[in-house]
Parts: sequence; structure tokens; C-alpha cells
Amino acid sequence: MFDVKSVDEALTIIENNFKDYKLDYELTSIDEANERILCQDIISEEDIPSFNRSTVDGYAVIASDTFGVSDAIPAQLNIIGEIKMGEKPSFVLKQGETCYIPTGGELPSNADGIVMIEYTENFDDGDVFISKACSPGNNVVYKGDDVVIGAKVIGSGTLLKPQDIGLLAALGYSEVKVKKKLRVGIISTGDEIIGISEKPIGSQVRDVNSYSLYAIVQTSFTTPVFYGIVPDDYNTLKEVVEKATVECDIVLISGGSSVGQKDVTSDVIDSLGYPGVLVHGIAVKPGKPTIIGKIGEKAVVGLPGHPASAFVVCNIFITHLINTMLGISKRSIPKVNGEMASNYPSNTGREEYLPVRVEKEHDRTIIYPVYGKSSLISILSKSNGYIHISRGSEGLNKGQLKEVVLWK
Ligand SMILES: Nc1nc2c(c(=O)[nH]1)N[C@H]1C(S)=C(S)[C@@H](COP(=O)(O)OP(=O)(O)OC[C@H]3O[C@@H](n4cnc5c(N)ncnc54)[C@H](O)[C@@H]3O)O[C@H]1N2
Ligand code: MOO
Repeated sequence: MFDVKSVDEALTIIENNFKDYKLDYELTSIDEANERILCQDIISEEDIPSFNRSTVDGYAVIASDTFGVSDAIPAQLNIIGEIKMGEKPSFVLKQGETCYIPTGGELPSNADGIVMIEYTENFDDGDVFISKACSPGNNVVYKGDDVVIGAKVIGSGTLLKPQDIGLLAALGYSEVKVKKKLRVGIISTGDEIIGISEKPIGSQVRDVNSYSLYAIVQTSFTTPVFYGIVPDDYNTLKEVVEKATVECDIVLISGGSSVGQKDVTSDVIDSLGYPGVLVHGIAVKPGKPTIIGKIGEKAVVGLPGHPASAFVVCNIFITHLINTMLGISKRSIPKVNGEMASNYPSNTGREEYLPVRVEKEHDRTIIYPVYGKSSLISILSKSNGYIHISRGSEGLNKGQLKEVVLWK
């Protein structure tokens, strides 16, 4: 029978048991490194930029040459050359001199500011009139302003974002060490479950969970693996779970998680090794029969068979398990705030994760609860997120503000 844990207890048990999970690293080229977990500190071996650079198209000046100038009283400076992109200037500016410089060009020695071309007039006689004063540092990015040599710019454990990939490119990294992908095995159990290309006979049903779970756990840092449909038979299930546990880091088994005569998932997990089942039963709606197990260092989880329950539990607990095993502390979760479109009664004694459809209507964001039993598949498809209702709550009132977590 169940020994029901609260949601917080279950999440803590996941953290305590899987936070030290060890996963090897692999070298990957940076074009494949987005959303992978970095396994090294990135220390800059260079200053960026490596030279003092203009941020505008204009004329490089010694700022003091322009002090006090205006439209009425411009400064007249002698043009001694032109800066070419990618080339080191071959001359040095002296007082009263200037040179044309494009955006991104290197400042000649002594220049300490750039006047934008809009504030200059060039009469093609070798001189230019400057009608705007420039302070030292105007329109200049100095050597090392962006990244200074020796700085730690990205820490080990970071979930790399496109912005980080650009920074790695700037620093000259073509490949980096990242954590290997977490392998997540997926098994569906049930004598009545058939493949999706088959036609159901009698009370057979097509396998929904393998596919929805696959879609949820599929990320750039995981590799989902199908292990197929297994009948409600202890020995057959044990054989498949054992193989999956060897080959994967996490094994998800949907169905057979409850306490019926044919529900063997819990016994199978316990039979495979130490410590076995850690949690069987969570005070959550849907998902009460959820099983969290550990075999050696691997996670073996039993999800409820009802497709909507498996979906919700996977989103809440398996996402947390994956983050914990990979050491991801910051994974941004898209959320929106909205107001309830109607009352929603809830006093189940369990925390509830209610699928909702959240919609922008003019300047308001409205949350529509998606009603239906957790055995219904189509209801989830109508939702785009969920709201969390705490255990002691009596329900929600029309107009009440709530936070919606959007499905992946
Ligand atoms: N005596 C009790 N019975 C049940 C309880 C309880 O507390 N006491 N909890 C109920 C809840 S809540 C849920 S959720 C279910 C979970 O049961 P199982 O995990 O054992 O799931 P099954 O019995 O194997 O299947 C339930 C239902 O889902 C269909 N199913 C299963 N797998 C799939 C799949 N891959 N694709 C599509 N549909 C699937 C299956 O045909 C059943 O209709 O237990 C309650 N019972
Ligand atoms: O937890 Mo069950 O998942 O309520 O249907």
C-alpha cells in the first residue's frame, strides 16, 4: 500500500538521492554546444577587444582639440590618413591632426575620442571642420573593456545559451567540455497497451505515454530511448527494466504503479537492487501512485498509467530529477500571470497541478481551467500550461490572480 509523501518531501528525496550523480564529459564543437552543460571554467586568454576600437564612423581626434567647439566656431583639423578595418594604424596623431575612422576601426596612438561624421564637414582640401566637442573616451571601446585577460567568463555547470556560444567564439574556443547527455529509458506497461500503428480490438488502447513522455524529456542535454510496451508480467517487466537500468541514467515506467493485483512496477524496482523504492505515493493530483526508486546510482521511476497523470508527473518530478542529476540550478521556466475565468473548487487533500488554457484577451490574461478526468487524453491538448493549487486550499475564485507555468 501507499506511504504517501508530500510534494516537497518527494522533491527533497529526489535532491538528496540524485544531486551527486556523476556523468562523464565529452568534447563538443561549439556549434553543437547550445543548451549543453559546460564542464570547465572558461578563462579568457586574451583581452577583448584586443585594441582600442571606434564604435562609430567618424574622425579620430585628440579630445582637447575639440573642447569648446560648436556649429558657429568649429575646429579645423588636418586629415593625415584613413584607418583601414582589420589593420593596425601606421601613424600617430599629433595635436591639430585627425583621421577618418570606420566603426570597429583601431584608434591611432594618441587619439582618445571619435567625432561622428554627422558633426564634421570635409571640403576635400585636406582639412575637416569639427562642430561638436568630444570628451576623452567618447565613442571608444578600450582594449579589455569587454573581457579582460585572465577573467573567468563562464563557470563550469552553466547551461550554455546562444549568448555564451557567441562569447566562446569571441575567445577562440572551437570546442568545449560538456556533460554527456543523460539517457532516459521509457517503458510502457499494460496487457491492454498496443503499438500506435495497430487497431485496438476489445479494450485495447494505443500507447500514448511512451510518446508524450519522450517529447517532454527530449532536450539538448538528454537522449530519450524507447524500450517498448511490456505486458503486466513481473518477470518480463523485470528483464526490460534491468536492461534499461544498465543502459540509461533514468528509467521511466508508466502504468502498473498503483496497488492493483497486476501492478508490479514497485515490486520490480525493489527486486533490482539497493536501495529500491524510495517513495510510493505522493499527495498530488494527479499522480498519487507515483513511485520514485533508486538502483545503485540510477533513478527508476514509476509513473501513473493515466496519460494526463503521467504527463503532469513527468513535467513536475522528472524535470526536477533531470535538473538535479545534471546539476542544473538555473533553467528558466516560462510563466505568465493571469486571472481565473471561473471559480475552481479544490479540497482534495493533495496538492493539485491543474492543466489550464491561458489566453491574452485585449489587455487581460485569462486562465481557463481545463476540466476532465486524468484518464482523458484530449484535455491536455487543450491546455498550454498548469497552475499549482496548494494542499490546504479550498479552491480558487473567479478573478483571482494566479501564476501559470507554461508547458515546455
Ligand atoms: N485502489 C486504488 N486504485 C487506484 C488508485 C488508488 O489510489 N487506489 N489510484 C488511481 C490513480 S490516481 C491512478 S493515476 C491510477 C494509476 O494506475 P497505474 O499506474 O497502475 O496505471 P494502470 O492501471 O496501468 O493504467 C491506468 C489507465 O491508464 C491507461 N494506460 C496505461 N498506460 C498507458 C499508455 N502507455 N498509454 C495510454 N494509456 C495508458 C490504462 O489503460 C488504464 O486505463 O490508478 C488508480 N487506481
Ligand atoms: O493521480 Mo491519478 O493520476 O489522480 O489519476
